[in-house]
Amino acid sequence: MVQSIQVRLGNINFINCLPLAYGLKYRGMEQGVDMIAAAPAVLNGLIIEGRLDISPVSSIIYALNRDKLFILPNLSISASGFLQSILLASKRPITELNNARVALTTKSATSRILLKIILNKAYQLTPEYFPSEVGLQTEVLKEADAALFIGDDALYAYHNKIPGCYYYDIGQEWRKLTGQAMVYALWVVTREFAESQPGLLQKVYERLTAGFAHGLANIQAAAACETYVSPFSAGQITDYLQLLNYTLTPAHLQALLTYYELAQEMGFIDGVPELNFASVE
Ligand SMILES: C=C(O[C@@H]1C=C(C(=O)O)C=C[C@H]1O)C(=O)O
Repeated sequence: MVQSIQVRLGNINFINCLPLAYGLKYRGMEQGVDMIAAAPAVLNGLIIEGRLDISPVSSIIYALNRDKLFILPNLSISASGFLQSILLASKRPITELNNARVALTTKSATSRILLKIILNKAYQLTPEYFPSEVGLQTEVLKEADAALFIGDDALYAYHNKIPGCYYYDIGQEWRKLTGQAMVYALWVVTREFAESQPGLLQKVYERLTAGFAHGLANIQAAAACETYVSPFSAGQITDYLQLLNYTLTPAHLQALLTYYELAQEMGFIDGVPELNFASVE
């Protein structure tokens, strides 16, 4: 008997992936896959260790592991500027952050580098950075002058601003610096899986694109379900999701290369990688 292969699929457990999660669940497309929902940094580690086959990852992870991965076409988590969920909360104005202690969320890989690029290139600042697992701004800011949050932690900080603190939308800052969108996450497949299971990869890709299409066409219903398990109202969720873009157009690819170029200039990656795609449609 031929044993069926379970695909090990990652998913980000933030509201930014609600359209996909809702679409997959509602349409029963989770069946036959081992789905692991976790923070981006966890998924980054799992796919690089070979413990996931297909997953969304922080976009910088592709550049750091270009020999192991292929990009899935036409999928990303991007925003053209302001997006609420990549947020610097600061006790001082941003221009006064030299010699400051800046906490960086350990859930992220892309935005940690993005913030360093922006503080360096736009503000000529090189503060002291330290990693922090704490997602609550009231806690992190006890030991930091400023703190970077992503995902739901950032969204929570955005909707619960501390009086007297300063808030900077890092997507908007990137837009000011480069005039471009920002690609935060890509969907990738390990080369090993793509080469050994092309048929299965095609099937999972179809589920992902169909899942997204269904979730995005039913945003209101998805947001209404989410309110049972999140501190946000349906309106806050739908407003937020409208700021995100899940495609990967030529303009997004150009923006991704701009990010990689600046990351290389600052020594975070060895070189700007060639963008190699999996052959799926
Ligand atoms: C827009 C977002 O995009 C994300 C940011 C990531 C990062 O900084 O590494 C990774 C995946 C995405 O979840 C967000 O989390 O708010």
